[in-house]
Amino acid sequence: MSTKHPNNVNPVQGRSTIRRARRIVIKIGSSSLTSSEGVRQEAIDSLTRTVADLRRQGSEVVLVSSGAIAAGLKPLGLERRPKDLATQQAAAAVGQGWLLAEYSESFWKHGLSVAQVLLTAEELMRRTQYNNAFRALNRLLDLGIVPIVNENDAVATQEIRFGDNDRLAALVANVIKADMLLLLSDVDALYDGPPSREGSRRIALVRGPQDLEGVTIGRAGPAGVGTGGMVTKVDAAEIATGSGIPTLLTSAPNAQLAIDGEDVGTWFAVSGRRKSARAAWLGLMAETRGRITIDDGAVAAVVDRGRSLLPAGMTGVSGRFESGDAVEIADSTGEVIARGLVNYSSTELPAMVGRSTAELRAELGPEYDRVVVHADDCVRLRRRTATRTRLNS
Ligand SMILES: Nc1ncnc2c1ncn2[C@@H]1O[C@H](COP(=O)(O)OP(=O)(O)O)[C@@H](O)[C@H]1O
Ligand SMILES: N[C@@H](CCC(=O)OP(=O)(O)O)C(=O)O
Repeated sequence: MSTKHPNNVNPVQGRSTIRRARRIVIKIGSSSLTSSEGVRQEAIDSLTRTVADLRRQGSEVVLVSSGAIAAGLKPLGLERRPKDLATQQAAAAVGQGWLLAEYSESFWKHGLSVAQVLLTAEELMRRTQYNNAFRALNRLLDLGIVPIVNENDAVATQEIRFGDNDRLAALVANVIKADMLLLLSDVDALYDGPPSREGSRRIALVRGPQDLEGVTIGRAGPAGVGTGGMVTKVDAAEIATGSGIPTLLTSAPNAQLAIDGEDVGTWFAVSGRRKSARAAWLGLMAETRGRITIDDGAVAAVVDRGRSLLPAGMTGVSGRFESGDAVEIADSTGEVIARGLVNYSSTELPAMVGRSTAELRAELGPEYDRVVVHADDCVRLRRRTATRTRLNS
C-alpha cells in the first residue's frame, strides 16, 4: 500500500510516542499465545522480553492477556473452543492457572514479578468497584509489578461480560490513564479487506471513522481461538483514541519493532481529549438505569454548548432510577447522545417533562430548582459516523 496519505499526513507520525509513553497497556490475543498444544512458551518469552525492555526504559506496563480458555482446552481433552458458557468457564478456570504460571516464570527471568487481576464487566459498572480497580492497578505499578489482566471468565455471565479483551484493554487504558495502547494479534495490521484475500492492503494510519469507510472488517481469525476478530480491535481503538490514548495494532512478533517506532501495523491517531477517571467511567462503563429523551433545542444546549439539562428540554422518561443514578440521554431519533447522573428519581421526573423551572418552583417548591442533569455530571458521546462493512463468520 502506498504510505502517502490524503492531507499529506505522515503515517509514521506519532509512532515515536511509544518510546516516550510512561504508561502502556499491551493486549495480546489467544491466537498469538496458544496452539492446540496449549500455551506457547516462545510467544510468552518474546512478550516478556519486550515488556522487560520497556520497564528498563522506565515505562510502566499493564498486560491484558487472553488465552485462558484456549490454554484450558488440552487439559480438558477438548479440541476446539466450546460453545456453551459453562464449559468456557471451566476451560478458563483451568487455563488461567497455566497461563499465569508461564508468565510468572518467564518474567522472573527478567527479575520481574507479576500480579493476576481478573475483572468482570459488572464490577467496573459500579463506581466504587471501578475506583477499587484503579487503586489496585496503580499500587501494583508503584510497586514495580507487572499486572496481568483478564476477564474473570470463570464467573462472567452471558448477559454481562466484556466477551473480548480488546475493549477490556481500552477500558483498562482509560482506568489507569495510559499514554498508549498496543494491541498484539496474529495479523500484522488492519487491512482494507480480509488479509488472506489477494490484493488486501495494509492500512498504516487511521485518523478517524472516515479512514474506515468501505473497509471490510471481519470477525474470527483462521486459528479459531480468537473471539472478536478485527471488529473488537477497531472498537477498542475507537474507545481509546476517543479518550486521548493513541493505539497501535500489530502482530506479537512485531511488538519490538513497534516499540522502536518502526512503520509497522496500523496507527490509530487520537481523536478526542483525555478524560478524567470519572468521565471515563460515566461515558464508557457506568450502568445506566433509565433514559431521558430530549428535544432538538436541548440537544444543542447539552451537546454543543455544554449546558445542564433543564426539565423544559425533556420529552420523555423511561426506566426506574433514583436520584444520583446514571441515565442515558437520547435525541428525538433515539440516538444516545450523552450519559449523565440524574438529580431526580424516575417517579418525580415524568411530571416535570417539558415544564419550565420557574413553573415547577412555584408549584412544587424551591427544591425543584435543580437541573435534571448538571453539565459537570454529563458526558457527551461521540456520534458514530463510520460506515464499515462487517463480515460475520
Ligand atoms: N480487515 C482485517 N484486517 C486484518 N485482520 C482481519 C480483518 N478482518 C478480519 N481479520 C481477522 O482478525 C483476526 C484477528 O482477530 P482474533 O482472531 O480475534 O485475534 P486475537 O486472538 O489476537 O484477539 C486476524 O487473524 C484476521 O484473520
Ligand atoms: N478472556 C478470554 C479471551 C477473550 C478474548 O478477547 O480473546 P481474544 O480475541 O483472543 O483476545 C480468555 O482468556 O480466553
